Amino acid sequence: MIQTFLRVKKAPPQSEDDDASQTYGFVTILNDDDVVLVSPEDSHAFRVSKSKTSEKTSFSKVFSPTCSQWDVFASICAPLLSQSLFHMNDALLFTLGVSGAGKTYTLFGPQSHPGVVYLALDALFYNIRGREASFPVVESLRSKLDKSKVLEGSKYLKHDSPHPIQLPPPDAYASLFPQKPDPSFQYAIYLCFPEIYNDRIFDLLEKPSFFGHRHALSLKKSSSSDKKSVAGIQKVFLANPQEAFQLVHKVLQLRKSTSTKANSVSSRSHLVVSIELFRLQSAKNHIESCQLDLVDLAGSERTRSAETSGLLLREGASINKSLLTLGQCLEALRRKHDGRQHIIPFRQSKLTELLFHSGHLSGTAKTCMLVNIDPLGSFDENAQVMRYSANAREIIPSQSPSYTDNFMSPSLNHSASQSKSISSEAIQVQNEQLLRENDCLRQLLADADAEMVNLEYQIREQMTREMEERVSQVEQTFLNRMLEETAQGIEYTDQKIEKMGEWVRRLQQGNKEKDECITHLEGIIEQLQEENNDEQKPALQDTSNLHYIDNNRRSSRKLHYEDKQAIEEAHNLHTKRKLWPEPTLLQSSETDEEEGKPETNPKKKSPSPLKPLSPSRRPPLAKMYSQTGDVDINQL
Ligand SMILES: Nc1ncnc2c1ncn2[C@@H]1O[C@H](COP(=O)(O)OP(=O)(O)OP(=O)(O)O)[C@@H](O)[C@H]1O
Repeated sequence: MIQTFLRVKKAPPQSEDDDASQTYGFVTILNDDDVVLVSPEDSHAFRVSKSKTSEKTSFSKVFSPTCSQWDVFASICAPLLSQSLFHMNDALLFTLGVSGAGKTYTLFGPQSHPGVVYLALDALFYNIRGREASFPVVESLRSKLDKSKVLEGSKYLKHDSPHPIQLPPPDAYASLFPQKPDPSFQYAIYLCFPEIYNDRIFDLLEKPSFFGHRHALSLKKSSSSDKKSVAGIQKVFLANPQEAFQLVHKVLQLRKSTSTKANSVSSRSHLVVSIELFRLQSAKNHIESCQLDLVDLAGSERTRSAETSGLLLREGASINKSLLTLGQCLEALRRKHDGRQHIIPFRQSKLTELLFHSGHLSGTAKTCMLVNIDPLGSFDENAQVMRYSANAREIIPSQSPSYTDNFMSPSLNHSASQSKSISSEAIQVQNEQLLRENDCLRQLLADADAEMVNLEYQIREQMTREMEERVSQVEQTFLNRMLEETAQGIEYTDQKIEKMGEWVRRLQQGNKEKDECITHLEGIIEQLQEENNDEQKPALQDTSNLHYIDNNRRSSRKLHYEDKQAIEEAHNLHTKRKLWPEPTLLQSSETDEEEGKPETNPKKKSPSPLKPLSPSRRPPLAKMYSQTGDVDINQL
């Protein structure tokens, strides 16, 4: 029978669990073997049944949150070690639970509370002390059995610093292992670390490539037995416990882990710490081995609670799939124990393939399963793991070491029986058996379908969430761009308005100056008229002169109303001014010439030349025109 144990995770110090009542979150520990899980109101189970449900589950032993790492080691691992040391039996211990329930903690733990792996290695070295075989001796015999590449611990770890841990005193082991191993043998311990990541097997001791890649390895039949082992995996020979601790610590750094909402250091792969114990008599050329596998399974996780996406989601799906296959294999083994022939779907995942091919679960290996639950975590997820473990509890491993027998299909059984004389009774029995088998297969299929639907729902939900996130990101990007462009547009328009304002100001300034210029010109004209009236009356009688003055007045007024025309007029004025030279300003003969009307009346007395304007009047006008740049009045 597979022994199943339960460890209830220790609550954080601030929680108010009452130790006396033995109730921790939704878990109540009834005694050393039984626990009851009561569904809280926020659980799915409560919503479905509309009331509190309680499920009682039995285990070989229940470890309460107050139990120490040593308690777990002493109850579960020490008996497995004894089996290996004294009977050279294979053994398997695997931890199971939701993410964050304490599986890695139980197997490895912190330096102050080393876990089962460290304690097991320490205990093994304690037991073989004084009887360790040297590396060359053990290699000379071992290499005949197994061709895998072997590294010597002291050389492999020479650049790594020691990993000190708080170990129990040696006499603690003395009480656990009163019996001593056979003194006529020498012993050697090797370690290897297969890691199952995304349904592929990798060697954690292999140096990754520049891009961090390792080669995926396959399972091959070993030459010494009918078991299969990981082909090409490297093994390390360990001379003392310190080397072993250092190596385990180093490997844990290489293992794939990441932070999820469920656990800050969540394992993304299943890690097998495979301890190979050799027992040899070099004089007799005799060597034998057994394997103790301590497996830290990655935790099952629901996408929603772990809040994973992308690669993490894929990893989570792969972890869940392999755990589901393990569950189906355990279920099939249990039904087989009921007397019903069953196909065990162990080839559907690398994890189960490795466990079944290496002889665990299927052969005589002693197997223990440790279920970790978190009483403050999700009730539904933890309850699911508990139900799963109930299947394993009823499994009694086959006494036949040949695991292939266990997976013989019904049709093969059928053909085998055909060789015997077939009585109608035998056919009927077989028919019943096949019908039962059919029922089981249907059940398996229905389970797998349900799980597929569940997985599909989770993946769709995740994809929708990711899509929504992307759409909102794109929307945000567009919005930002629009705001940026609007701001740029506003700035550009502001600059334009400012420039136009400047032009308007300059135009107004120009108009003002032109007004003043016109006023000034009118003043000059009036003055000239007065002077003409007073001093040169004959000249004033000349109509051409008056025309000229009128023309000038009109053009000056136009300047007053239209900017553009005013500028043109100013230019006209400028042109006309050329015909109006300064020294003889308002000389009638020249004015006539300008108007294209040369003097025709010789009798007409030519007016005396007018005096030029006094210079004191001219500078402001010149200045004004020179400022606007339209007309150079200096020449007026
Ligand atoms: N018995 C315990 N006592 C104290 N702390 C614990 C105990 N069990 C678990 N923890 C703490 O809970 C956290 C999660 O534990 P752990 O990493 O072992 O979970 P896990 O089951 O291995 O999760 P995952 O499957 O995601 O790797 C860790 O910080 C660990 O120290």
